[in-house]
Amino acid sequence: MDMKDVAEKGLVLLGCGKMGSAMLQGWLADGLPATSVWVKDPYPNDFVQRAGVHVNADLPASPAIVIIAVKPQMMADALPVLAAMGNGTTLFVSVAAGISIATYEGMLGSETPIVRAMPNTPAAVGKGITAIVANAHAGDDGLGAAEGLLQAVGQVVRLEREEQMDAVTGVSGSGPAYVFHLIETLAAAGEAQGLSADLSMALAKATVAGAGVLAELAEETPEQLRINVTSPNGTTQAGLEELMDPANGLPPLMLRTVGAATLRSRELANG
Ligand SMILES: NC(=O)C1=CN([C@@H]2O[C@H](COP(=O)(O)OP(=O)(O)OC[C@H]3O[C@@H](n4cnc5c(N)ncnc54)[C@H](OP(=O)(O)O)[C@@H]3O)[C@@H](O)[C@H]2O)C=CC1
Ligand SMILES: O=C(O)[C@@H]1CCC=N1
Repeated sequence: MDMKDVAEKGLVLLGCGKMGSAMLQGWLADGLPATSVWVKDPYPNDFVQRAGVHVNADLPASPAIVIIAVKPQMMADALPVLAAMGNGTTLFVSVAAGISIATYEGMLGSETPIVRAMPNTPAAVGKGITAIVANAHAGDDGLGAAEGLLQAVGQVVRLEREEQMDAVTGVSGSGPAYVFHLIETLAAAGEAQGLSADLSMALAKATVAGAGVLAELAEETPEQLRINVTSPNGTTQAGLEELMDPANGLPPLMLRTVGAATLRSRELANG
């Protein structure tokens, strides 16, 4: 299956909130015709209503792909409308945190091709990263189709085992929120040192965005890039002695942060 098949047979998006809209924005920008997309969502947002896609219309009987982007807690209510598409050629791609492939097989039929994916919201600007893993029925074809679709909104990595998905969710699914909070706290710290709120926020945003691009493009590791900023006995060293404190700094805090998110992903599997 390629993007031409998706355009011909249709893509159904179940749930089009923050993550669904971020991906849809990316796909439409990448050239997927709006008329090939069917969105099901009880309260479609302004973007969806203006995008030219089919909204809460009758669905094609056998679309190429169904994307499931409802909250894990809504799954039992939302999924039954799609049950007739199970056990067929329609590929189901779920982005829901914590919901296992086995759970979908139970709800849609054990012969349904299913890909479980974990994207993140930078997909809205083509800079997402999505991890994917498939069941046997999806196989390489299904994995390839999901990969093609998700590459339109950023990078894609294939996982060796589904169990890795909880930690992936804790790192890159939730990760943009950690980075946005870093921007918030960096700006607040600048204010505490006497800068205006606007100036401090402008400095914090540009610093995080610039460091992110440099980390992505440079040949050096993030560790070396950090060392490059740090003059012996200079300002950065003074700051990093606090931030990198092994007992109270960022390392133990980040371990707890990713650990808590990973654990929550595991818990969501149990409802
Ligand atoms: N946000 C993120 O950064 C990421 C989210 N995810 C996953 O994406 C999924 C969606 O998350 P997110 O976009 O943040 O959540 P949102 O609440 O923003 O989006 C979910 C959408 O589904 C709609 N919905 C609720 N019930 C139904 C139904 N029965 N049928 C169709 N649509 C329904 C909601 O409508 P209403 O608001 O009216 O209830 C809402 O618009 C989750 O499973 C989450 O784990 C994965 C990676 C990153
Ligand atoms: O917070 C959540 O549960 C979802 C999954 C990853 C990002 N947002």
